Amino acid sequence: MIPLPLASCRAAAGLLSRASLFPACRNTWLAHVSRRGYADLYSRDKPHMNIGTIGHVDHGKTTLTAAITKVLADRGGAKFTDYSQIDKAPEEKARGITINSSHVEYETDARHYGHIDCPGHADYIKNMITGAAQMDGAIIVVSATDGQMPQTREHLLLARQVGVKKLVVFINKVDQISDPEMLELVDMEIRDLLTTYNFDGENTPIIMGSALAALEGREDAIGASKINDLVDACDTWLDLPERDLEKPFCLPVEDVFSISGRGTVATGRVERGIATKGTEVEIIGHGQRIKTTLTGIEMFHKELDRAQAGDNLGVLLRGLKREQISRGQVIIAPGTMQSVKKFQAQVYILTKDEGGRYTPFMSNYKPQLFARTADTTVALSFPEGTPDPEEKMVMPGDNVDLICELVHDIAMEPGTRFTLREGGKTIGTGIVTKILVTAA
Ligand SMILES: Nc1nc2c(ncn2[C@@H]2O[C@H](COP(=O)(O)OP(=O)(O)OP(=O)(O)O)[C@@H](O)[C@H]2O)c(=O)[nH]1
Ligand SMILES: [Mg+2]
Repeated sequence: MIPLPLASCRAAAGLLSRASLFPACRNTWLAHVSRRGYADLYSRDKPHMNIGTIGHVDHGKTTLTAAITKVLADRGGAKFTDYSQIDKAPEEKARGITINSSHVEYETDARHYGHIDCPGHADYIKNMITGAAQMDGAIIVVSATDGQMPQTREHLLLARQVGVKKLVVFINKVDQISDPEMLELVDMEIRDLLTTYNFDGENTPIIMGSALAALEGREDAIGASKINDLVDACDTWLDLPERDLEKPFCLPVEDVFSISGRGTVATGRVERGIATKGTEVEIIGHGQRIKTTLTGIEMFHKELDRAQAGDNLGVLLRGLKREQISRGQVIIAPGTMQSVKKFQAQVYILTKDEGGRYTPFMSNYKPQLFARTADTTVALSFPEGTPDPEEKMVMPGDNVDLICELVHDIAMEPGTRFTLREGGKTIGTGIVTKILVTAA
């Protein structure tokens, strides 16, 4: 990471920044502008990493997220964000579940973390996928009272699929377990499961504690001290991602909104490359190819003069209307990627035990395809030369070569990973091997 010269940032921010571009503050940006008249500055003096909480519904991801900010706030490395500030939508409060993933930030002595708290409920897996797609590492939360559950497995598979290589496990709710053998059993079961999904089951740190005890400031031995252990495990076990700084700029659009008087802002995580204020970019996908300029860049309410791979940020786009850009498109260095209608891919079809289909499918099956932050319906067929393509069946558990034809074009290239879903279930995961038709 290259530290920015602070004085020059301050000067720039003082002149230009009156608003925060980050989504959490879209309506309250004034609150984030300091009395001196400029937004606080994001400092790159520590390496930045994006992590988050994943796992089965009700296992304690949001409680743990709040507890981490509390314990680190006591150490001076965070602003305490209470449970009700994370699950803040009325429907989330009424149902006591997370629906939208939310972002918090904190820092340890070694690193600055952006943390995404994902929903566990099967109905909101789409939000979990877009959240996990932004993570460099993850904390999987497993309740000691339940052990592994369907979304524990599905989230492990999806995390692997979207490129998360290492995890830390937090076995939660140990305040409700009196038999130590039970905890040993959960530990063993999770290590097996990690290995099944190609994570390092033997060496992955497993921390056992109670997020609620930590959040409520009681029982330090299973509360705050376990949160400290968890954060230490993240610092030491999760590898800082290699940033693709040298590659052409690419920012998949996660959300879009407008700030009156300033213009249209797109948010997301920079997948690769660097862009500075004033850089010319292109927005592609959904039948569009629009040229524009980045006129502002902001991360965690702080002005930046450049966006780089791994940053989770908001960008202000010159002269663009809110309707001209949407989630699923990508903002790229002009001419460096194509929006694709048809491609060939290697696809794994999940078994029913992995939450997938119970039955085989045939040519012209049409599930929903998710790639980066985009999703669209896709028609699946077999490559030329397949014997009896009309008769061929794909069984759950198969690894197959497929032709994928998209209803709406999305930005893709060989190596792009995607997920197939149908009726609320993940049914397959794949990787693009060859582009066949690009959008006009
Ligand atoms: N006893 C006990 N209860 C806990 C603990 N951690 C969380 N809970 C409770 O478990 C319930 C679910 O917690 P959440 O943090 O909302 O779970 P979640 O994983 O975020 O749930 P979703 O986001 O909806 O998937 C709440 O009632 C919490 O108070 C714990 O360590 N011990
Ligand atoms: Mg939650």
